[in-house]
Order: sequence, then structure tokens, then C-alpha cells
Amino acid sequence: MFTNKLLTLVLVVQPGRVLLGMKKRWFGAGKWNGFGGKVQPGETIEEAARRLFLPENCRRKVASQWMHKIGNITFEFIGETELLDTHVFRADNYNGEPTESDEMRPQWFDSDKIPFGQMWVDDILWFPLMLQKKFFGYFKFQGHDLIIDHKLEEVEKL
Ligand SMILES: Nc1nc(SCCc2ccccc2)c2[nH]cnc2n1
Repeated sequence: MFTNKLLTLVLVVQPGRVLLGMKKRWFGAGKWNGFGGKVQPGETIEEAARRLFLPENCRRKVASQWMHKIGNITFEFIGETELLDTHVFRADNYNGEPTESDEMRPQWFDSDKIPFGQMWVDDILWFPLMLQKKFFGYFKFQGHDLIIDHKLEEVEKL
């Protein structure tokens, strides 16, 4: 019997570069990733994505269409009963300057130099889709570094 945990993941993709953050603590610490986390009760997935990515003092200034949903990935970890239902967004028009937080140390990467060796092992599989399409994904992990099953499909609509 599985329960679902709603998560967000925001990636800023600009011509020739992608913004990632080095996760400094807790789940996924030591890996480069997009920006996100858990959706709180009473907020929408989009509201959570905005809250978790934009610093408080920017939220009012950033229009609502600053990001668009590009993917939905479910992560299952063997031995755990909670599925991570992760909603992936692209924020291409973000032109703020990212600042370091307690959680994340941001850094821009050239699109052809994404540090996949220091990221979750599934990312190299869906990042290329993220640049062009929308996609559904499912990854079954044994531990945090071994994918034992996965599905990935491009879709027209999420
Ligand atoms: N890229 C990626 N991300 C995650 S967790 C995403 C959701 C999250 C959770 C906590 C803080 C920020 C974002 C993954 N899990 C397994 N493979 C994975 N790949």
C-alpha cells in the first residue's frame, strides 16, 4: 500500500545554460538538482513551486506565468511505502540572480556541461526530454544510486 508525497522541482533553462543548486542537507544532499520540495496542505502544486523557488521578496514581482509544467516523475524506493510524485517545471523567463540558502548553493552550468555524475542517476535520462518536450516518468530505485526499473514517455499534454 503506497502513499503519495507531492513534490515540486523547478529548473531554469536559458539559451546555453541551466541553473542548478547543490543540495546542502537532507534528502538528496550532495547532489546538484533543480529547486523544490514538498507541497504543503492547502497550497497548489504551482503555489508550492513558486514558494520553494522564489525568495520571499521576489514573489510579488514575478508574474504567474513565469514557469510552465514540463514533466511528472514518480520515484519509488524499494522498502519505502511513500511514492515521490514530483511535478517538474521550467522557469525560462526567470532573470533574477539566484542566491545561496541554507538548502541550496546555486550555480549556472553550460547546457553541454551538466554535472550528471553529481546528480540523481535518473536525471541524465529525462534532462534531454525536458529541453524539448513534456514527459511522464517512473523510476524504481534500490537505494539512492541504482535504478532497477523505469518508464519514460514523451507526451503532448500533462
Ligand atoms: N532530479 C531528481 N530529484 C529527485 S527528488 C526531487 C524532489 C525534491 C525533493 C527535495 C528537494 C528538492 C526536490 C529525485 N529522486 C530520485 N531521483 C531524483 N531526481
